[in-house]
This record gives sequence, structure tokens and C-alpha cells, in this order.
Amino acid sequence: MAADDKDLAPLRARIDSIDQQLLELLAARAEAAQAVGKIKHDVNAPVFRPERERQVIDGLIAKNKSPLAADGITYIWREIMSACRALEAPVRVAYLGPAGTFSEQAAFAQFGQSISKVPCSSIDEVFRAVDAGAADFGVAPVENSSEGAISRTLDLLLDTDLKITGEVALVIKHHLLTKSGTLDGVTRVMAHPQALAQCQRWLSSNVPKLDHQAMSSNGEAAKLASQDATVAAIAGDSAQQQYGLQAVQSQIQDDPHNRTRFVIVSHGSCQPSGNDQTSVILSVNNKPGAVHQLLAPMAKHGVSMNRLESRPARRGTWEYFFYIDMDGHANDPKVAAALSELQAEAAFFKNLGSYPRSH
Ligand SMILES: O=C(O)C(=O)C[C@]1(C(=O)O)C=C[C@@H](O)C=C1
Repeated sequence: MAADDKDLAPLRARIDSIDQQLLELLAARAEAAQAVGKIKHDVNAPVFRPERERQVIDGLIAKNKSPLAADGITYIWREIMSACRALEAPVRVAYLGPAGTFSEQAAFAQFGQSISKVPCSSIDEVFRAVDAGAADFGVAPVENSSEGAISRTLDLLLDTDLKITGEVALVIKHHLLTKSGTLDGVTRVMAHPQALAQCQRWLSSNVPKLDHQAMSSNGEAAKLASQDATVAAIAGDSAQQQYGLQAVQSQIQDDPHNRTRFVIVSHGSCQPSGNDQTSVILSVNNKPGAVHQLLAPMAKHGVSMNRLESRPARRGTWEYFFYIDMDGHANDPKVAAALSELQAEAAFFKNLGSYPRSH
């Protein structure tokens, strides 16, 4: 026995005994969740309650006096609740696949790992899967900190009846990956167009001779790179592990703080969590001052606007749809008042839903 093992032995015995207690407590928690699941089943209520999960995690972080970081508490309870939820009913989540994409990572960040995965080949397919009932929730990228809005997601939010029931913000770190970890024999670099754009400067200064090829996802590119030695892929940690690739260079994104925000879409709605956001789409009649006037109800009722994005209405005219995220839940009287005035004044109005804000 190594000398330090003697010192470790009593501490390990203590950890074993604590784990035993944790296991018993987790079993009791799982049984309570199963009982909740039964009641929900009888009244046909949704199993996944994001506002409740948010309150559980925020409450524990507020009370946490241990050396565990807030992120650690979040990860641990995300998975505990994911496993408990799976005992109530499997939650089916659609996202841009295959395995190893950032969309999959966003799905795990929202729902934990105990989900029934529905990987899709495009953002359109994600919306279709949820719309048609093949999945309960969909995860779609909506905005990147260096490349701006993901216009396809904005268009689908306009064109389908799905609501936003959550958001997840991820730090996106892209790596240049190959089978061998070198560029020997490599002729092209493959990735989703967003990833190619986010690494454009690095690629043109460091590997200007490689052809660029757009793929439906970085996961797909990584999969190909694992099969073809002439291909380098741009993808993240998860895809690197998934497909057993080596990094030629880590973190090649041009913006070191590169972040992507994902929305969670479904047919359902969310109760207030205490830290929520409401999203709407509006259009205004094309007259001077119309946009200014349109935003006035939020200022009047003291509701802050977190984001404003515009998209052409695609009618061949200079008309726009405005995507607005505001603080608060539609059940808050101030938000409700602002929403009803916005609706009254807008030429087009669509409430995309209220949901817990991402951390
Ligand atoms: O409180 C509930 O509604 C539960 O179903 C329990 C629980 C949990 O494990 O704490 C599980 C799933 C829900 O999304 C929220 C919380």
C-alpha cells in the first residue's frame, strides 16, 4: 500500500458512506418524482417544467455554502432532474445532429442527458419534427455573437405555430480537427457555414490553400474527417471525442468570446420562474416614426427591451418584421399591458412566448 493510501483510506471510507446516503436520498427523490409523474399523467399536464427546474437550481445556488461552484450545482442538479424526469416520461428532443454538434450540447444543457434524442439534418427538420409531434421539444440556434442572427430560425419562428419555451447560451470553441492531428494530405476544410464564417480570419491567415466546403453540421464534417484523411473539420470538443479526431489547432474561432444562443421550441407554454423573458414578432405600417411609436408601449410600462432584430418581410417591399425580446413574463401586469398596446398598434403581431432567461 502506498504511504498516501493509508492517509486516504479513512477519507475514502467517509466518501463511501456519504455516497450511500446520497444514493438513498436520490432513490427517495426519484420516488417522489414518479408520484408527481402519476398526477401529471392523470391530468394530462406537461412533464418538463422549465420554470420549476430553474427555481430548484437557483434556490440551491442561493443556499449553497459549500465549496462547490454555482456551475457545479447546476450540472449536478440538471442531471438529477433529467434522470427523475425520465422516470415520469421520456422527453423527446430534436436538434441539428448528428452526435457531437453544439445543438446537441445545448439540448443537454437544457434537458440533461436522460432524454430521447431526435437528431435532425437541418433546422427546418427540427421545427417539422416538433410541429408534427415526432419530438416534444426542438433546439435551434438563433444568434451568434460574431455572426449575428440565424435567419432561418427567425423565419421558422414566424412561419410555424411553435412557441419558445427556453433559451440556452453556449460558449463556442471551434478546433481544426483531422484523423492524424496534422495537415499531411489534407486538401479541404469542412464545417457548417456558420463555423466557417466564425473562423474565417484564422483560416485565411493560417491555411489559405485549403478549400472550404459547407456541410449541414460540424458533426457531419467531423464524421467525414474521421473517414477521409484529405478532410479537416471544424468542430468542438464533443465532436472531437465522438469521432476520435486530433486537434491540428485548438480554438480557432476569430472571436475568443464567441457565443451562440439557442431557443427551445415546443407546442407548450411556461409558467413564470421569476427571471423570464418574452419574445414577440411585429411589423409596422411603412410610415415615418412608426418604429419609434411601436416601441413606446415598452418604455411607457417600464419594460426593458433585451434585443431587437429585423428581417425583411420577403414580400418584395421594404417592409420588415421586428423580433423583440423583453424582460419579464406575459403574466406580469407591466408586460401584459405593454403587449396588449403593442398588439393594438402593430400591423402584425405574434407572441412567441415567455420562458426562463438563460444564465
Ligand atoms: O416538480 C415537478 O413538476 C417534477 O416533475 C419534478 C422535477 C424534479 O425532478 O425536480 C422533474 C421534472 C420537471 O421538469 C420539474 C421538476
